[in-house]
Amino acid sequence: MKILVINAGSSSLKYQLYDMTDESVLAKGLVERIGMDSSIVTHKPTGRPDVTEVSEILEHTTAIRKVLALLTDKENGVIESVDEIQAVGHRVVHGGEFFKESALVDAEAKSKIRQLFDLAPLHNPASMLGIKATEANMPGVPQVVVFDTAFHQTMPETAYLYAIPRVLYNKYKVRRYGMHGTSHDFVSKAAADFLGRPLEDLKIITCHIGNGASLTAVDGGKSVDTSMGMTPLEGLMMGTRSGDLDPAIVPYVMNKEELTVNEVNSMLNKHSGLLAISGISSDMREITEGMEKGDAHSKLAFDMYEYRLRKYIGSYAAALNGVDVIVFTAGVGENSVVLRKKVCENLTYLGVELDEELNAVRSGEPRRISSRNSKVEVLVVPTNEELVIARDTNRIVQSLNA
Ligand SMILES: Nc1ncnc2c1ncn2[C@@H]1O[C@H](COP(=O)(O)OP(=O)(O)O)[C@@H](O)[C@H]1O
Ligand SMILES: CC(=O)OP(=O)(O)O
Ligand SMILES: [Mg+2]
Repeated sequence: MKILVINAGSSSLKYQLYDMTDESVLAKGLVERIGMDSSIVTHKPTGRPDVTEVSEILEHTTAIRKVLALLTDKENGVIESVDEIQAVGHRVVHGGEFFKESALVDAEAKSKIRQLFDLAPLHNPASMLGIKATEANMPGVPQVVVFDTAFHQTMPETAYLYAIPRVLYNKYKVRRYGMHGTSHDFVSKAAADFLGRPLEDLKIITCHIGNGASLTAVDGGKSVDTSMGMTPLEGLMMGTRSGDLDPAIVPYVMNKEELTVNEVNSMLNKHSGLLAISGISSDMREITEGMEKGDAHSKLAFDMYEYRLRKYIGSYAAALNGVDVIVFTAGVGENSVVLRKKVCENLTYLGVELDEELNAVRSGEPRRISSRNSKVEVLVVPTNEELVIARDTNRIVQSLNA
């Protein structure tokens, strides 16, 4: 079975085409700047050179049409016809309390995803565009939705309620949901596999640090706390998001600067984090470069990012009453040798001992970076959210045919 995995953002669409007979990726790619003056399409057929095109793509239906054209292109394509794609899996960030697991797309699922637009205004409408665009271009092909929030539905009330009037939860479902669950789930299982130990016996802290960043306390395979909240803004300092702050700052700044709700949301989501503190970039590579060149603002941005990450690790060690394994994953977690070093140097009180040589190894495989004497196993585990989406899609679609 060939499965197309789609991760639609408001102005971008990432895709991967899987052949599930051996879980190989036939092609992947990215459409950026949808709806802007010139969109960029990058198509990567496995084992062949990348193809980059600049074109006018005004909305997601055209973006998917473009992706399907590239996948079936005579020169750069990987399949003869769109009919070979038997199912489509979508990443959806917010499943609210409706979805504890992945689901087949039907009228009811779509209605629930729509009801959650308010809770994830940046993410869920984009996913719906991806679903609609797939329906338009590939009518009748089964679609599956895989939610970032699903893995965290095991969190207890103690962790997911905010200490605000209960009526806000009852009326509007204001609570913590957490995101990146597909990744936290995948890397915690992969960590247990790597160590050859039963997941049920392990207390794991998974650090997914990419553009968006979150930590999860995984107890015996279940998420018991996670750093993102009702939206992906809570928790760690991120590329462009502030993470935790005193909520009283919001009305204060709105009042002083006469900002609208949208403006203050945009400030906290798009103009804060590493970008705001460094004044240079939201990209950890550029921050590290700036720091190495002696730029004080880049150093401060890096130090704040690391400090907050380390505080969260400490608080999750407390939440779990101990920690057996710390996992680093996603763009920054998998690649930033210097960030991992700095964090681990400050976790000696937990018995963490980093092996600097192992930490410097670059590889796409799960690996240990702690020394043999370390009381806590510290691992780097590359995440693969798309593979999880493809697997869930495969399982759900196969069960339809059974
Ligand atoms: N070699 C590297 N060193 C440090 N940071 C890196 C490196 N490579 C990638 N990154 C960081 O990873 C981030 C992207 O992470 P990723 O998980 O791909 O994000 P997303 O999936 O949210 O787009 C980039 O913003 C960049 O800061
Ligand atoms: C939920 C979230 O933050 O997603 P991303 O990391 O893809 O921005
Ligand atoms: Mg990501």
